[in-house]
Amino acid sequence: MSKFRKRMHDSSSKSLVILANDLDTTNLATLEKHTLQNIQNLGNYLCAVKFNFHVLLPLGEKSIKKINKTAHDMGLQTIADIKLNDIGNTNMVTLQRLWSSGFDAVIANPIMGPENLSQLVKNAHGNNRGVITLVHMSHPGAKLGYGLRVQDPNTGKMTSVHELFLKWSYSMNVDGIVVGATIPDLIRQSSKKAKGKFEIYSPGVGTQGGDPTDALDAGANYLIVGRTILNSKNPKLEAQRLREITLS
Ligand SMILES: O=c1ccn([C@@H]2O[C@H](COP(=O)(O)O)[C@@H](O)[C@H]2O)c(=O)[nH]1
Repeated sequence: MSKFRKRMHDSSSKSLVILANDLDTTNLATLEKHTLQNIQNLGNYLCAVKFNFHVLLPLGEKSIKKINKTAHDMGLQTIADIKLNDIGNTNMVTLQRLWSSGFDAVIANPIMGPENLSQLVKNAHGNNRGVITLVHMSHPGAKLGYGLRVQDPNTGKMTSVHELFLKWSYSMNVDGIVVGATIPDLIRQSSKKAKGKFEIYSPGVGTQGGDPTDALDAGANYLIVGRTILNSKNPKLEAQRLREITLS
């Protein structure tokens, strides 16, 4: 088991909820303050915190380092959700920046191809970090891309994009895959193929319509939740409620 998977596993005894810290202010001071508050107030109900581009851009490296340190001090892992997908050289430079800012893992898009994905995983594991790949996203339009029929370049057989992404993710030894909580049947199929080699990360719970219990019963290992917690009248209670569902 990679060091990142082990750290996630250790944090998971507390909760299987990953907060998507999707704050929408662009004011650096407010963004940093609210992010630190989220980590401190909700940290006991989480195993990790995920950050999107729209939060990382206004924050900048100094704030990100402070936020990652605060999360680590609370026993939380941090994930950069940049859906990385580029040429090898750009991917490597990006990883270097992410690791030096203190992130534990990156979310990447397998459309970059298996060779680049393999390079990504080698770099991450060499730095005790992790790679989580998109296998099938959670939003309504996702199936138009991930469900496309394509020819597997290795076997020549027809398959779907998400099946191919799952196969590449498996064979390139990634640490986790993203499958939307909105498609529990696909979580179930992916879970059968995971065979303990990686974990399933499921976004799309609550606001996007996915049911946390259905996703977990289907085999999701972690739930990624943003607005259902952040926009709730009492985010602490909501995070606690979700944590209890994941641990029941
Ligand atoms: O397929 C995907 C991949 C990533 N996301 C991200 O997860 C959170 C979900 O936020 P909610 O507010 O709970 O809907 C968000 O950061 C997305 O960028 C996803 O939703 N689906």
